[in-house]
Amino acid sequence: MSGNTIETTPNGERNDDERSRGRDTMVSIRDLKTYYEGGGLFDNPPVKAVDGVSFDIYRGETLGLVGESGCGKTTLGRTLIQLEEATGGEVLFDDTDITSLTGDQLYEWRRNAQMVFQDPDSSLNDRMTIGEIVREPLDVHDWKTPRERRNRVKKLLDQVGLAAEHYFRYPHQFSGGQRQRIGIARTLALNPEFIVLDEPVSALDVSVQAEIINLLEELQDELDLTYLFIAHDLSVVRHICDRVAVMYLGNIMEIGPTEELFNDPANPYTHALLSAIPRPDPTQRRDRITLHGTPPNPRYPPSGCPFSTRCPARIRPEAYEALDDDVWDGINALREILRERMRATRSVRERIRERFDMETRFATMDETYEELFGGLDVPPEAEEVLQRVADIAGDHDERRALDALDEEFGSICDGVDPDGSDEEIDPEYYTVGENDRKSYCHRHDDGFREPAPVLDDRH
Ligand SMILES: Nc1ncnc2c1ncn2[C@@H]1O[C@H](COP(=O)(O)OP(=O)(O)OP(=O)(O)O)[C@@H](O)[C@H]1O
Repeated sequence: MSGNTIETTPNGERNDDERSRGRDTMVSIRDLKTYYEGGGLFDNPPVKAVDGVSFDIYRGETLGLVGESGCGKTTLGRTLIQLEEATGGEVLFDDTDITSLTGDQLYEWRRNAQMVFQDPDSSLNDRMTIGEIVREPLDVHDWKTPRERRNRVKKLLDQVGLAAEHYFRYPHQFSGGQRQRIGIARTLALNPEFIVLDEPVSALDVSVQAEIINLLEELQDELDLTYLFIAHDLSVVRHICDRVAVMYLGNIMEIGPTEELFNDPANPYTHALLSAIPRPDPTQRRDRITLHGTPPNPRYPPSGCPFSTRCPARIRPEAYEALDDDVWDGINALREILRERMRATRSVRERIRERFDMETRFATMDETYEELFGGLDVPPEAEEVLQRVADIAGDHDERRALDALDEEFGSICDGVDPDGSDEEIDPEYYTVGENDRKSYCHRHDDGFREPAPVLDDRH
């Protein structure tokens, strides 16, 4: 699409345009990484839960964070309020990098940013009274006098729709919705400006969810709060969020105003995620996009675009543009199988069986090949390469097999430089839509077709 601008981050330096729209940035996240170290008996690589994300959160907004289970939403939320230590990058709150705060400074700063958890049951101590639970952050921060703390707790209980006489009751005497109200009161105790809401209503009955959502919206207005709202339920996100960030395998794939993003998704992953929502209008054209397989293991993310291994709009090399979709599905599946085999550790038993030329689960490439491509119309030049790849993999050299596969069928989406260099190519963030929306996908570049028409053609 012509006219798109490229930026290396979804929110680069703020420009005059944004300032004139009156957006006041509260949190600036720059190339943030949170890795969990390998551990275990083997020297495993780290889990790249958050793998270089950059975006801004504006004062007073609700920014939704959506994506499949395990894509790093909770880790990102926890890192923003320093419950998790960042491995790299910056989190600037009003220009202070909070990832570098320690000791007293970190302790003082913690008042500003709090988190509401999904499961009110596990976040409330059943042996403490409601009063003690809500008062605890005030006690820890030695806030004013004990009498003033008690009064503050009563006011907080009132603010979240509970009563002062609940002060001496215990969590088990309350319903799930009321317990979440208690959690919210505790979160508000120190007057934070920024709250991470991690699936705050997912554990509640549908009838109670709306009440809690309304309460969160009222509190936001009353107390000028800024929310990062982590959620699975896209209809709740559409209702409550001003903007949405879509996350996949530790990366932000698209970020922008909620309605625009829901009505006109740009990134192939956003298309896939939204296509799974049942539509009220059955005449709507686009079918549900089925994603094959599961997201890759975040210890071993693919090179290039994180979504490349499952992307339904993946860029194909020119020579194979006309190749049948089923053959492409087979090639993608073969790539996944090789990646899996590459990182699987052979057991002693497997090694002994291999030694004696016995059948092992690592020596069934012919069967796999037959399963993937048997009965399909594979053109001879592609068949020759695929057969060679299967032979190399049959000799347990998965790395070389993968290289051979990528050399023939790989594209810029896999990080392959079209100019032939060895450098790994990642997508850029492109401006899409009308309102400063950003999408992380090569297809927005002038040289390629946009994702939407490609998805129409392929589905
Ligand atoms: N303490 C930890 N140690 C090691 N790995 C972890 C830890 N916490 C999370 N992970 C891994 O990091 C990745 C991201 O997890 P995270 O909980 O942030 O994802 P999520 O999108 O919030 O998932 P969900 O929606 O299921 O809560 C997952 O692969 C997870 O297994």
